[in-house]
Amino acid sequence: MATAAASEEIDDDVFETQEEVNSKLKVSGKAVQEKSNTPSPTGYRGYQPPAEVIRLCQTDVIEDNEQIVHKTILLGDSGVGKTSLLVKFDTGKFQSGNFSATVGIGFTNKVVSVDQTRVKLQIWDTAGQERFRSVTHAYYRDAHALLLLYDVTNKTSFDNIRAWLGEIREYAQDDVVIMLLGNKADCGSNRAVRREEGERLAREYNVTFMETSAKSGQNVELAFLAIARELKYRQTGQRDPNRFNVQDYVREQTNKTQAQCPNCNT
Ligand SMILES: Nc1nc2c(ncn2[C@@H]2O[C@H](COP(=O)(O)OP(=O)(O)OP(=O)(O)O)[C@@H](O)[C@H]2O)c(=O)[nH]1
Repeated sequence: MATAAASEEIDDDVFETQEEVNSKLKVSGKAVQEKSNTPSPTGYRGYQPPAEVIRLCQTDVIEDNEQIVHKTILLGDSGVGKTSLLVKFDTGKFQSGNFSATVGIGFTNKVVSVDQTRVKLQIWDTAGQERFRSVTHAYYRDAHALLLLYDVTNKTSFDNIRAWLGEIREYAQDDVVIMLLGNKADCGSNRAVRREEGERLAREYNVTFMETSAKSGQNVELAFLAIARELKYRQTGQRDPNRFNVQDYVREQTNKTQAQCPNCNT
């Protein structure tokens, strides 16, 4: 029967070695090149997965793109509140009292939503202590964003920001997103650095700036979400400054908060 013969041919073909295929083709008078030498990934030549399977695979690819990891590193002197800021963002909690100083480096993954897109931030918390500096330098190079903190109650931590920015220029990628954060903004009476000083320094280095408080939660979400938004737009190639500019975005958002609560940012 013609159909049986045809199906036998197909069955045989599945298990044929390349030599068998070639000799068969020579016998039938066809040039060897006429038959594709590319092996079928399934083992069944000419097999096409059902359309819905192909669609599912394509959907997976899109989700994978949305899941690209954006490496973000927290930097700054010891005690400025890097761990506290990350813990607040991750868990919503602030643990007062003495945290033990971070040893080395560690990370937390956090998926945030930006305009219905899931953006994965891999946030690395580094030790601020000088003795760990050479360890953390190694992590700068493939960072997409850096959150550089000082403590508004500690003038030295602010003065050291220039040195931190120097290290960043030396070890990080040129296009890394940098955000300067004046943390512990809740400590009004102990303040040693005015907000305007932070703003001025940020302008000088052309980096985004805001004051934060891991204790009250002020601007904690905004800092990470602004980073996620900037990285998402970069990833999707929407770098037209008219579409999104992280500095303008942060300014707008902090102005909004200030209008709602005039004493919050003092
Ligand atoms: N009032 C107040 N205290 C804070 C704030 N953030 C952190 N602290 C306190 O500051 C101290 C140091 O905070 P950490 O988060 O350990 O600082 P760190 O920058 O991670 O320090 P290292 O790990 O040594 O680099 C802790 O006692 C915190 O409770 C804040 O926003 N407001």
